[in-house]
Amino acid sequence: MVDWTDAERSAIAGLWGKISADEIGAQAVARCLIVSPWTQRYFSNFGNLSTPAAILGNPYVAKHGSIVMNGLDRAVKNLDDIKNTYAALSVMHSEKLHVDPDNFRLLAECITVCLAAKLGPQDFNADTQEAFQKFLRVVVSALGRQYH
Ligand code: HEM
Repeated sequence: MVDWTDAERSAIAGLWGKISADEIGAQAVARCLIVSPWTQRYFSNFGNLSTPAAILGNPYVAKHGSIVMNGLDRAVKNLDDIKNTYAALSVMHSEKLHVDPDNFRLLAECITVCLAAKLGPQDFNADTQEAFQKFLRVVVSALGRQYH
């Protein structure tokens, strides 16, 4: 059970309300595929991922970004029970998709970078970063729960 302070709860909700999930999702998945190119192996059905420009312009990448952010939205709305909220998603990434769980952390880092770049130092200050990185650590841990 994760404890959240009122400040953390309001930082996460506030930040989430300021962004376009589709925009950040598309940027973050593209960044992950560019910065950590070995993550491309899971997306062989996404067509052309051969250059950064191809990745940034790939509509499947953008669509997948929205899907990931929808997944995160469920966690934002269930802060007190992210583990159970993600039980089925964890099983799917493990048993069906065979995604190496180290990759969750890589995508989480890209989401943080994209949020920081979008919001700037006023809205993404150290307190916001602390709360959001804690949130992503809980998400990453929950997604990795069903691996054995
Ligand atoms: C913040 C971390 C992540 C979240 C919240 C997340 C969420 C999701 C969601 C909601 C789906 C759709 C599930 C469904 O169809 O029922 C999905 C699918 C998928 N995820 Fe993740 N994911 C994350 C990280 C990753 C990472 C790091 C990889 C690989 C590097 C990955 C690979 C995939 C693949 C291959 C699919 C299926 C895509 C398709 O065929 O359309 N995920 N993910």
